[in-house]
Amino acid sequence: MKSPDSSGEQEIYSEFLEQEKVSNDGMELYFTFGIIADVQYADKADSYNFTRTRKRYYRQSLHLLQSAIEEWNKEAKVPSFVLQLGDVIDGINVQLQASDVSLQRVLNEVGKSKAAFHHVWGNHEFYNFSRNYLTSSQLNSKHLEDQQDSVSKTRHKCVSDDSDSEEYYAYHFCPFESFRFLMVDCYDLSIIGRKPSSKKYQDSMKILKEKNPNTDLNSPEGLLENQFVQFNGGFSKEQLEWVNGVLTFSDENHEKVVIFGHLPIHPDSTDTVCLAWNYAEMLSLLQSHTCAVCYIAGHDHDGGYCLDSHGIHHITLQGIIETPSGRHAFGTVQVYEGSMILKGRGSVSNRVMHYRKQ
Ligand SMILES: Nc1ncnc2c1ncn2[C@@H]1O[C@H](COP(=O)(O)OP(=O)(O)O)[C@@H](O)[C@H]1O
Repeated sequence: MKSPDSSGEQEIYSEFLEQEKVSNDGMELYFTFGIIADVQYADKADSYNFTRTRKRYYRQSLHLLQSAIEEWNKEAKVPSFVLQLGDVIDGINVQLQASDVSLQRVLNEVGKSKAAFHHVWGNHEFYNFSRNYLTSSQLNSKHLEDQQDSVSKTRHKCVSDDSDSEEYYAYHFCPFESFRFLMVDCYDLSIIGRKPSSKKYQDSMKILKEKNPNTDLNSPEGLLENQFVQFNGGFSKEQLEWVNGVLTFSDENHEKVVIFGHLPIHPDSTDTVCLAWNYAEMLSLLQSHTCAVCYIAGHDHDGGYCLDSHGIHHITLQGIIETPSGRHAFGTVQVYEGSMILKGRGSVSNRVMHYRKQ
């Protein structure tokens, strides 16, 4: 069901949600969380995307972030946390020499949130900052991962201050008994954010050049698999193995897991030019673990959704940056024992997501 645009549709929609509430009758609302994507703030006049099909509202985006936080703060049940799905400031800040000041403006707004933010790193983070910088910045929310949890002790290479680091930025946390949230790093394999001297950069360049013969590696022109462009990335074997370990633990402990990252991993949930390079590997990994119930991404500003053949919900959240004044694009997800209900705002659809059978 699409989100309502007219007041008539709104009424039907309210009824639909009311019915769902009835079916959730007697069910306790465990917790809620916020979702927001692609703020891409910059102090610059509005302009168009690369294909000149969509306008980008660079200044407005900060106000939309601010008002989303105000709304979350006012909710009867304040969200336990917010998933910020990456690209929080735009790459144009580099040309404007305003990366630090723009990030600070965004973080000042984030600082007003009652809910802690989990920050994903997208391509625009890597246009503005090195991995080392991000690791020591407030955009590194790894300190919010579980400290007590036995599965956290599973060894994995995650962020550190090592300048030649080949590590990835990924972690998980358990906000409520039997529910786990797992952040994945979609730019683990990438030529943005990796040092040219690093093995991961060299391996990534090899993959990209094999798949994309264009002189401009950002161009998908003529490609069979058009996700192989420079502004995307993928998952290393070691990250996939680590995710497998976490999901095995969650299967054994009858948990439900929500996985989130910047890039979508299902072709029916996005324009395929926005998929992670080796999306199919991550997708089949999640499908092989019954604990995986939902994957949430940003990157494709038009948004998208699908329920896959294994019962996993794939949400691609609409981007704040292409949302004009008077509209919005964020959501609050209510988590119950048997389902999650996405309460969308503006262009984000309301959605009821039942869990797959375990
Ligand atoms: N079809 C394309 N051909 C060549 N370059 C492109 C194409 N689409 C995007 N780019 C370039 O790739 C980079 C990332 O694109 P952008 O649209 O800014 O990504 P995002 O959707 O993450 O904001 C930009 O430098 C943009 O100019």
